[in-house]
Amino acid sequence: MKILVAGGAGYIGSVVTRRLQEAGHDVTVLDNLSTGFADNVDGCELVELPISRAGEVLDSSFDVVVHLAASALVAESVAHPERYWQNNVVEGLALLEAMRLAGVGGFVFSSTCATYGEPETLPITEATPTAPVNSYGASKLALDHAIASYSRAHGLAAISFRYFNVAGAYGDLRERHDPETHLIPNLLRGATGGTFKIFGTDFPTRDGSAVRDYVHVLDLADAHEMALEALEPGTHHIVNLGSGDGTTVKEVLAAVEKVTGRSVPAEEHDRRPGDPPELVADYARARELLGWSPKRGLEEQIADAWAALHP
Ligand SMILES: NC(=O)c1ccc[n+]([C@@H]2O[C@H](COP(=O)([O-])OP(=O)(O)OC[C@H]3O[C@@H](n4cnc5c(N)ncnc54)[C@H](O)[C@@H]3O)[C@@H](O)[C@H]2O)c1
Ligand SMILES: O=c1ccn([C@@H]2O[C@H](COP(=O)(O)OP(=O)(O)O[C@H]3O[C@H](CO)[C@@H](O)[C@H](O)[C@H]3O)[C@@H](O)[C@H]2O)c(=O)[nH]1
Repeated sequence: MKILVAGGAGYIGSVVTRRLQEAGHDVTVLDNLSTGFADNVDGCELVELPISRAGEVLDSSFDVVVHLAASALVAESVAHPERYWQNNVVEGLALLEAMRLAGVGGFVFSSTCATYGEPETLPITEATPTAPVNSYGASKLALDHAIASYSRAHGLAAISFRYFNVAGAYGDLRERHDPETHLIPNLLRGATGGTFKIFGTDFPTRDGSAVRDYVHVLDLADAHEMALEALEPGTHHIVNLGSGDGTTVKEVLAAVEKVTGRSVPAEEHDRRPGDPPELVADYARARELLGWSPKRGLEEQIADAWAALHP
């Protein structure tokens, strides 16, 4: 297939891009390099533009757009909601409209479990009510709604993947965020002499730290490849992608110490604004629709991220 990967120079997008290329697809990356890196997509055509200018690239020869381009930090979205409405919603709507005008019929969107907010029951299915507690989740939910209406009215064949917490690396492709806010890269930094901060030790969880569901970036990339076969005109599927296992911050810390063989000194801090206590996926729909299940557990995620940092 001929595929445009928007946000393909970022962490997850670069792994998706490499895997799609390895599967024989013809891939072009559209990325403004705001948080991505050109050297993440060596060997692939990179168009350095914002998604609001996708109309300059798209034509009817493209089969599918995979859309990962976004601002994606919970805490930043609490402090600066305007950035999230602009980059994720205004820019995202422009991309959808460019696709409609160009006649591109397939869409795979990176949504998030942050659309569910603080759910009353776990694990989270796609029927769990959406009630985001931060502007990041709200902005992703807004685009999910827009996609649904484009699908109904214009026949768009779409899948919104609600990723849980993505971790791990694929060869040299790893998290290179600056500042880095994600848990596992920060723990790995703690293992090499930095200071690690635990945000929140008073959550109503088994050890007081927050529970998340960590899924390997390669498992995620597999799901994107499978999604290409599952796209149906006029249908918008919403699909959770997680491991089904919840792990506390303190448990992830212990796993990092085990995998690296180093101790991680930790300081206890207040909760980060906008952080829900517990998010765990039910991925039954991904299994039924795509035949997908996660193959790589937490220790493999940590080991791959560690190996990418210390080749
Ligand atoms: N990392 C996670 O755990 C996680 C979880 C759920 C959902 N997601 C979603 O997955 C996607 C990728 O996340 P990531 O962790 O790889 O982030 P990232 O910041 O590494 O990648 C985002 C990419 O999009 C590009 N980009 C941003 N705005 C753009 C714009 N307007 N036009 C063109 N390019 C633009 C950036 O330059 C970057 O290359 C995001 O949509 C994010 O919301 C991530
Ligand atoms: O140095 C750190 C970093 C994180 N955490 C905690 O670890 C957990 C996970 O945090 P992080 O890795 O930043 O992920 P989330 O805030 O859960 O957000 C990620 O996962 C979401 C899905 O849960 C995605 O939608 C977002 O894009 C992505 O940033 C949270 O409880 C954090 O407070 C710490 O205690 N110390």
